[in-house]
Amino acid sequence: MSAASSASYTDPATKEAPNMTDVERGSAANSHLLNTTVHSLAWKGITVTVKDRETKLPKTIVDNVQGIVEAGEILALIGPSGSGKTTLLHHLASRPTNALSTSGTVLLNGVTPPSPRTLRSVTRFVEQEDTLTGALTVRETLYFASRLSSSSSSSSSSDDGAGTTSWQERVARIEGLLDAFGLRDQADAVVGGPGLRKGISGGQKRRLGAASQLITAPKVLVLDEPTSGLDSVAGWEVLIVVASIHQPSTSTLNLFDKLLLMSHGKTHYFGPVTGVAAHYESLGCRMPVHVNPAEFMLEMVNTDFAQDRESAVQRLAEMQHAWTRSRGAQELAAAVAVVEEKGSGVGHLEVVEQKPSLPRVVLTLLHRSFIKSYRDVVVYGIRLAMYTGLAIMIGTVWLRLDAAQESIIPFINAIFYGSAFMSFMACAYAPAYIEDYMQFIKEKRNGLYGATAMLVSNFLIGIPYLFIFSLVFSAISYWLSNLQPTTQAFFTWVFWVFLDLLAAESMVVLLTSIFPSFVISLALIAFANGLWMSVNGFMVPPSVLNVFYKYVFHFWDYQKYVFENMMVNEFSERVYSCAQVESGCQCMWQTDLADQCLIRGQGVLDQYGYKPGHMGRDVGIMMAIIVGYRLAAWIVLKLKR
Ligand SMILES: Nc1ncnc2c1ncn2[C@@H]1O[C@H](COP(=O)(O)OP(=O)(O)OP(=O)(O)O)[C@@H](O)[C@H]1O
Repeated sequence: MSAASSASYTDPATKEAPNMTDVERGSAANSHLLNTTVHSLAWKGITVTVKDRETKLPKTIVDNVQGIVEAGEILALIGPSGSGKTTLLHHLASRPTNALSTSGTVLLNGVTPPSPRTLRSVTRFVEQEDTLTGALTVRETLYFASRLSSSSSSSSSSDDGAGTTSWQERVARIEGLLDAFGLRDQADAVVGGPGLRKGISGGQKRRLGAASQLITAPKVLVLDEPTSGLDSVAGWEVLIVVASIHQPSTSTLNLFDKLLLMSHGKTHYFGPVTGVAAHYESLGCRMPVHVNPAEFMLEMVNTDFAQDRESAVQRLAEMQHAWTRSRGAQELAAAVAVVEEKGSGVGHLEVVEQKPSLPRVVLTLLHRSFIKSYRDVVVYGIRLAMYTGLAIMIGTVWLRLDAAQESIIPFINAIFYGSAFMSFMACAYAPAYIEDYMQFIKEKRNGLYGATAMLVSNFLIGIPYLFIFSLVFSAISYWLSNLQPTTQAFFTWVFWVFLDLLAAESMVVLLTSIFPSFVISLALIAFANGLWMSVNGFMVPPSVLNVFYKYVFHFWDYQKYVFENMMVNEFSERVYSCAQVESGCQCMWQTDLADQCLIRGQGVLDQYGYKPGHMGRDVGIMMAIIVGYRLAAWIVLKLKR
């Protein structure tokens, strides 16, 4: 690995350069890469069975696979598409799969880890489709990965630089990784995404994905089809690296120490890269001199494009059988047995997790979300523009209504339309939340933090923005429409718009957590909003609403409380004039002020059964609904694997 560079560094948060020399930085950059804890990763008899999508019968997709990688080695997992590489990688990293059953043993230092957590805490997985936060720069991505993990694992004999990470160490690691992964020139470029400046390239994203895992100081790094950056990973001589790889070039293949060739879930070769030609030669298949060895191997084991598929499958089975009888297979079994024997005398690998505390993680996530919130217009910018537009539209359509009876129905409509539409447009939050959700799933799988930290930070970051939306929307539309023109009524209105948005966003978080797909969650949010609008009391007054909708939905419809309290805010203390006709006075609502040719606003409220004086109770119910949505989302996120 290259030593850390001398380029100046500024904290993404404070923009201050730390005071450290190049020498200090260099040693700090390397400290987390010293692996004196995990000497070997071995596995034997790994078999994974799934329920076949079509036949619904058990189907074995990884069959009795064995292997061993030692510290400083890098293993290539090669095989045709669908040969079981990703499934095996997930199993080795103790990550969730859709398996019906799994069997076999994974050994760390020759012993079975006491729990899957132990294996997870020393392993980091770089997925085929790695999720990154588009609004962050390359340097910030590394910085937050480091902050969230601290040094997430260390051994009891912690001489490997693990434990808590000092500021200097963190800086040095970031700088070292930027250089090692060739990302120095992009350090301050944003990752990119919809609504953002054009970001870094796909290959650079893959490298950043690997670097942001390496910064968390794993002992075992698992990469699913890295397209670039392997040479950087290969430089970390003390790690154990396992990477599935598709059609590597000869030079890429030479980066690997060992090779596991798979087809149809079975092993066809395991051993040094240099030994593969000899193995096939012993089977009577000579590898041509100027051929890419990977291409040759894949041709040997791929039956997908064979003209005579039956004989190709039979030939494949014979070759696989030949492997099981080969010297290579016996040597592999012996090597696994040796580490197992040695390991049994050593005892369990003790892993002490040094995770940051929950408040620290929440603060880090808040910091990350804050950067995203102002840099990525998809998060809040688009909604702010849309709510401003909506406010201007409402304010000018319902322009300067006076306190007369003809304005009463328009006022009611404005109250309903404004509150319902504000709530409806919370669906615009779904894309930004999906990105956070994907990031959460990745980070949860890597053991960085859980549902509590995710939801607390998500809730907190939304509060100021939703309040700004409420204020901007109300400041424009409320006064233009001439709703009850008192300061108290105005701020009561703002407060209810705010609660409306808070509840609507909580519902978006719940539904999108269940179905993290924009189209599905949009359909569900639209449906739910349609339902809440229908039963909130405006369309069908509560006194008329049929009992099913009244008792099943109406009482926990947050829009009911928003609509009711906005109505009370407008009508409970206001008086409206009746129409003057030839025959005298004509009032559309008969109240005790009819003899003065006036309508007391309470008369309008009586039609809906609304009374003032329940604000405290209704705020409490709104809070309960919001907390209910968040708790439900917490359960959903807890259950997600
Ligand atoms: N539920 C299932 N029913 C039927 N086949 C399944 C099921 N789940 C997985 N498979 C099959 O298991 C095989 C192994 O999948 P896996 O993703 O591990 O392969 P891979 O070698 O990583 O493929 P690729 O290189 O294309 O990523 C594939 O052929 C896949 O279609």
